Amino acid sequence: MVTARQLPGGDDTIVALATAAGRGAIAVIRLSGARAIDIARALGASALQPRHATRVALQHPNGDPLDDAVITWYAAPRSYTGDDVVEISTHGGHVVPALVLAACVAAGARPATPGEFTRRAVLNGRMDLVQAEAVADLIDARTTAMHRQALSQLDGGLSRRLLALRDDVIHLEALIAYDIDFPEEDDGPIAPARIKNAAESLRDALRALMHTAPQAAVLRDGVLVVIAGPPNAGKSSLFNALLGESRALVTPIAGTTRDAIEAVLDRAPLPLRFVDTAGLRDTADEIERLGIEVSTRYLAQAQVVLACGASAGDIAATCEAIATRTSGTVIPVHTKADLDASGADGPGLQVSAETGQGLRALLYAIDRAAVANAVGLPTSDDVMVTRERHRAGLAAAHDELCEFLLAWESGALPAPVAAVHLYAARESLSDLIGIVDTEDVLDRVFREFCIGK
Ligand SMILES: Nc1nc2c(c(=O)[nH]1)N(C=O)[C@@H](CNc1ccc(C(=O)N[C@@H](CCC(=O)O)C(=O)O)cc1)CN2
Ligand SMILES: Nc1nc2c(ncn2[C@@H]2O[C@H](COP(=O)(O)OP(=O)(O)OP(=O)(O)O)[C@@H](O)[C@H]2O)c(=O)[nH]1
Repeated sequence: MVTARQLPGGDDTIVALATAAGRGAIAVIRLSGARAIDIARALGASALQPRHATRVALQHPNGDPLDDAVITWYAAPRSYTGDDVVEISTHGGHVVPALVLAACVAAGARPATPGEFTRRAVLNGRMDLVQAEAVADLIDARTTAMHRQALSQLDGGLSRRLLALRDDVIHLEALIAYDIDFPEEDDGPIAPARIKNAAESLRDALRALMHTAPQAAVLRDGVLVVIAGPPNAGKSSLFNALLGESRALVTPIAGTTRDAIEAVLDRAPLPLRFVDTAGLRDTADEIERLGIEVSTRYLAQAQVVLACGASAGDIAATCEAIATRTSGTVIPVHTKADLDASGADGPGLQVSAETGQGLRALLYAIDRAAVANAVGLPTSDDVMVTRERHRAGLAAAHDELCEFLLAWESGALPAPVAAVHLYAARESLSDLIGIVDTEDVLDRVFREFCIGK
């Protein structure tokens, strides 16, 4: 294990705003490192005690008054990072936190890089890499299901599972080593079948965990529900009504700009990701055509499609138009039901965005379709892999196990050569957990963190 000290800048005392920037009641500025206490002292904190909140008249090292603040000191190693940590709670807003940050730098601290506090926690052995990612997942969670999963990972749920799998690899390596040492003992204590069985069940366990990735994606992003139909069918109104109907948390997806409007409804048993698409029809208009191409792409991925139309004819036309473009469950929806009572006997759920009629029934129908389409029903309490890094690491270990089994069963390779695959599998799992700390793995993980975390 490398320690923070062996890294460039690892001895520095780092500082960052730990709370979101902008107007707020309180802001927290966090210092971590050997000089944290000295720096706090330079800002006017004279009598700090570990794990006590102390009120301090903060001032710049040059004597300028800064704020009436509260300071907490977490003495190393009993802190988030494992270093001495000092937290300065100031009044929030735009000016005070910036001035206090600048004063910390003037007193000798260095502004932290993204994720550097958590990186130190990993380097100081306070948490492993998977737990560090869980910290980021917890902050980024947009659904309560993802929140539960991140919390369980932070508590070491996934790490323990990965460590157990790695132990199984080591166990298998030991069996092989025994076999290599005593090859002539034909009916020695280790039958070749025992090695084969152990390798197969390990391969299966790796594959099972790897295959939880799509389930976790559903918990993270929601089940994709596409609203399709001809122009003016009332799709956007339905989208808004569905999202407004439930009082659950609604969060627009930030980040990548998409050519369709989407929002996640945080709903049990599964979060739903609604997409409002451009109307489906053949068109010469270039811009509209592009929009329709986007709809087609979403349709191809959709788990549930609401086939909308304000008349029986429109519903039928929509169903026909999407039939070859989606493999999701299609729910016919008769929109604007308040305008046309004659639809009651026709196809589709009667729904009105205007009056709210049928919305609840539609949501339940979507829930049922979502559950039916989910890749096994994930529950947020299962151990799952939530990141591509996890999936790729498990896939690499899994493939090595397959290679090992091939070599072992064919008997073509000598055992020591076959064992190389087990070594590679173990390395993949070690990388995943962060047992061997390769700098580039750390760089990749922490690049995505926000500053102050
Ligand atoms: N004020 C504050 N709140 C926070 C954090 C923080 O750093 N500061 N956290 C961070 O982002 C999270 C909590 N995580 C933490 C993890 C470990 C320790 C800590 O001091 N651990 C010591 C002592 C354990 C104990 O006495 O229970 C240790 O593990 O030895 C503190 C916070 C969320 N809330
Ligand atoms: N009476 C009534 N009018 C509705 C209802 N839903 C939508 N409308 C009206 O129908 C018109 C079209 O609604 P939109 O929601 O914009 O339809 P759209 O399918 O998204 O249209 P495009 O974006 O062109 O594809 C608007 O004037 C809405 O006010 C409804 O449930 N009842």
